[in-house]
Amino acid sequence: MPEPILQVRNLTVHFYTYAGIVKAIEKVSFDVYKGETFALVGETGCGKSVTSRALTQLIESPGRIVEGQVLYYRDDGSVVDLLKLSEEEIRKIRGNEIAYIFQDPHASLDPLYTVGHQIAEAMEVHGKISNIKEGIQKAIQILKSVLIPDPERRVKNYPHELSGGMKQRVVIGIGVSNNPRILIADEPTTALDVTVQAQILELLDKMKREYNATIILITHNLGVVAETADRVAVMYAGKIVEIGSVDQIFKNPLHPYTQGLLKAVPNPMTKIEKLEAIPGTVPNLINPPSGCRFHPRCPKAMEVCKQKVPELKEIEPGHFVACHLY
Ligand SMILES: Nc1ncnc2c1ncn2[C@@H]1O[C@H](COP(=O)(O)OP(=O)(O)OP(=O)(O)O)[C@@H](O)[C@H]1O
Ligand code: NI
Repeated sequence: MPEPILQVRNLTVHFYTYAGIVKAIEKVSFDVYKGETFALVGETGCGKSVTSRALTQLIESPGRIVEGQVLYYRDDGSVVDLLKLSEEEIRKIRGNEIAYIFQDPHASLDPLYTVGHQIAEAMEVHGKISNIKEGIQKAIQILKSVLIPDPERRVKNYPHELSGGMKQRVVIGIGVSNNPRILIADEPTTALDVTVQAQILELLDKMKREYNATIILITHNLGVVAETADRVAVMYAGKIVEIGSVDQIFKNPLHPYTQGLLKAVPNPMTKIEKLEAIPGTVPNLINPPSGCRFHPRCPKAMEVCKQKVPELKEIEPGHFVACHLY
């Protein structure tokens, strides 16, 4: 039996804007197992980043976590609900046991400090080193492990002296500097060109093996999912519509939305090359559609889909779908 490291239950985040309440994510539930790469996929605006940030209470005003539990299984076997922790308690875990790698290295790195200083600082915040000097020595080791050539020299570089790919490696270095148990990578390769993307994904995999971490990978790139993930959750308009192993999702997609997504891209598993966009547009989350949020775009919609929110049901072992067809 796979051991859970996270159990997310009914996670709901709303943004209180002048235009109205944006129901960004609604009763999102999933498990993440120890040592796996768990991918969160879906179109832009479906709630992937909000979900991943909410896991450690990283939601800023006007957003609020209005409901849910994030059960975190610690190394010592104890379980804690991350949403119940105080700001001080969660800050000890965030960036330490649970670390983030964000999409944009420009936003993640401070232009005023050397990369060595920034890696050292990330460790110092969590008491992993006693001074910045010791940190710089460790930073050189980290730069080496993220495959940056000539780390003794690079450690003294400022971000602008590095290429986009190198900067993203530094961001990954900061992410793994405290040896996190969970690494949350939000579109870690989107800003990079294709060859560098492949190198960064390979690097993430290496980090996972070396540091024995669990990875939550957020992406809208299904090719990346097929290549790097063990399991996948598909999101649509703030809800999870399907969860399964990579094989289950790619070879036997159950939800009409997942089926549409796979048709919309060259399917990396079945080598379908025909591109087909899903008709219609992503709904407004201030007034989301009633019942199943996908029903206005669904080719298989039935009367019940307009009225009743479908629950996630296990159709075959480990394969869950929220759809009235099943
Ligand atoms: N600060 C905010 N104020 C209002 N609405 C917000 C805010 N942040 C996020 N949202 C809304 O929450 C929803 C989910 O956004 P989120 O960033 O999680 O999407 P995503 O799936 O990560 O998209 P992308 O692939 O573009 O990164 C969107 O509808 C977005 O408009
Ligand atoms: Ni996002």
